[in-house]
Amino acid sequence: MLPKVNFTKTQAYKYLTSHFLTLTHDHTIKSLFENDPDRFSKFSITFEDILFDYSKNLVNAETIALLIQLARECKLDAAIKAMYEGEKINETENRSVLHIALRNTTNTPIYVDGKDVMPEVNAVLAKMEKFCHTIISGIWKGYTGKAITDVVNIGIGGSDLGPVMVTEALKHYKNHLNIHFISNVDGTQLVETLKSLNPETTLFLVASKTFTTQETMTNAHSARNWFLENGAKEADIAKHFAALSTNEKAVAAFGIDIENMFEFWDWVGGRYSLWSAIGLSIALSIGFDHFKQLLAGAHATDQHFKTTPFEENIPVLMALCGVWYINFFNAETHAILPYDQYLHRFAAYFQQGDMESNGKHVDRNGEVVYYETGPVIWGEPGTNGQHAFYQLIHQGTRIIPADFIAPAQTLNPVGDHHRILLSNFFAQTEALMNGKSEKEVRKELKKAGHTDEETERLVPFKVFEGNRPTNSILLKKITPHSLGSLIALYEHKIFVQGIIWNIFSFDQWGVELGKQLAQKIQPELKDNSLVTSHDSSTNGLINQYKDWR
Ligand SMILES: O=P(O)(O)OC[C@H]1O[C@@H](O)[C@H](O)[C@@H](O)[C@@H]1O
Repeated sequence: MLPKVNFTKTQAYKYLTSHFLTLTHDHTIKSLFENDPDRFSKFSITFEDILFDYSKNLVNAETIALLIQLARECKLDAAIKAMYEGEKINETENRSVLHIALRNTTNTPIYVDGKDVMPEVNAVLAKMEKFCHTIISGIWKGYTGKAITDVVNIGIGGSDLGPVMVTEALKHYKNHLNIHFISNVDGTQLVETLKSLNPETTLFLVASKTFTTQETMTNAHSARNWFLENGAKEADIAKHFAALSTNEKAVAAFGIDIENMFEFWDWVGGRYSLWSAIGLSIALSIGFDHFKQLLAGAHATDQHFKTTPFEENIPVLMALCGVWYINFFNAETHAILPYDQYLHRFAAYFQQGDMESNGKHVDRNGEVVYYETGPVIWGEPGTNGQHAFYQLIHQGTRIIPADFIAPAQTLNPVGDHHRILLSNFFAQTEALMNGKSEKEVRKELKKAGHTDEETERLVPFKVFEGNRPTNSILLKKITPHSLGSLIALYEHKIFVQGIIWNIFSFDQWGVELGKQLAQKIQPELKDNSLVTSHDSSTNGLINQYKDWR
């Protein structure tokens, strides 16, 4: 059982409330640097090939000490122990939360209901490895004797976003196989994807934890129809369809050979499942050795999170700074801004990871909370974002804490590109912190030849308040290992915040209502009869749709 502490009732929260007033009244981030030449070394941590710099936050040593006290009063240490020991901390679904077991490369036993899960985890990994070898080497033949050239992952949510994000992030390491993803039930994605494919050389991976998700099952059935309508027979399905799921019965009912099923377990949350059989498309894309490195990188973070004192613990500090902004500064969103094109789906991935985990308004006692919980997560790769939405981060009315992520080494050295990219990465966090004062603006305008009158007119628009907080995460290089570590840092950050906010981070009841209503509406769309069973807006929309279709 997880501890159930209301963090707003702790001593630390009380202290933080008064500390907030003194700190924000007396300091800016800029002044904190001016007053402490060692600030960077005090507020940054190097872990393997990742430098986490949180010095450009509106925090001082007292803030961090109080936030850590808050974590202690919320019994974070007991919660971490409970997760790592396989306790059923997903209490509303009565499940353990063990994505850490999927990448437990040191193989220490982890027990669920008294049974070590590691033999099963290793057996599936071995099966995946063998499968990857036969597909990548071309030993596996399609129904006309040709090797597989294209792999299509059919899944949605956690059965899509992780594989999409990681295959994109590690594109540099990919082999000859073309990997495609179909997630949306909009037939457009299916049709556009299948257009270029040959059934003789295509392998479909039907990825669904439950194997009941409507979008995925609809897409999987249509893919099977396409396969059978283009020359293949029922008996050929075994050579072209595999399933990644926890639901053996439903896989068999769909007609996929159980031999081609890669299993995982109910203690793997969908949005934490890229490390499981759901990662098969990743392993096929980059090869199994690289997939193992991804797991090893995540395992390194798991060890860091489990064993490092909170003061030096990166996910704990990421989480606590987030709590600081959300619950004391009323920040509503958090931006993830990777200065790396390969990470272009990173923010999208953690939209599900974070928002489906911590988008909750009921605490672990079943009470409605009166404080803010999970932030809106958003972001795009820099420098594209700079030319689109950074205006609001620099000069808007809201506080937007942001993570800037960049690799020191590029995987694609071309001319001066990487130097230009990284100079922007460094410049942005500096600009967000320092801003530009009236005095500086005046001087600049005068130097540019503006009259006194013009200068005074323009000054207010050109001032940057600064004092906008950021984290910088500098990686040596994007590798399967470092990416695994990075993803796991964010996963554990989400866990810590869920503990502080006293919410259950591993269920997702909020996605059910829309699904239920869609099931109800679906039969109403069959014929052209007038619909009157809903509110006037929903009726009006449905009836107009019927009129226009
Ligand atoms: O893998 P499945 O069972 O098809 O589920 C896909 C997604 O379904 C959504 O409804 C859930 O909110 C996600 O958490 C999940 O990842």
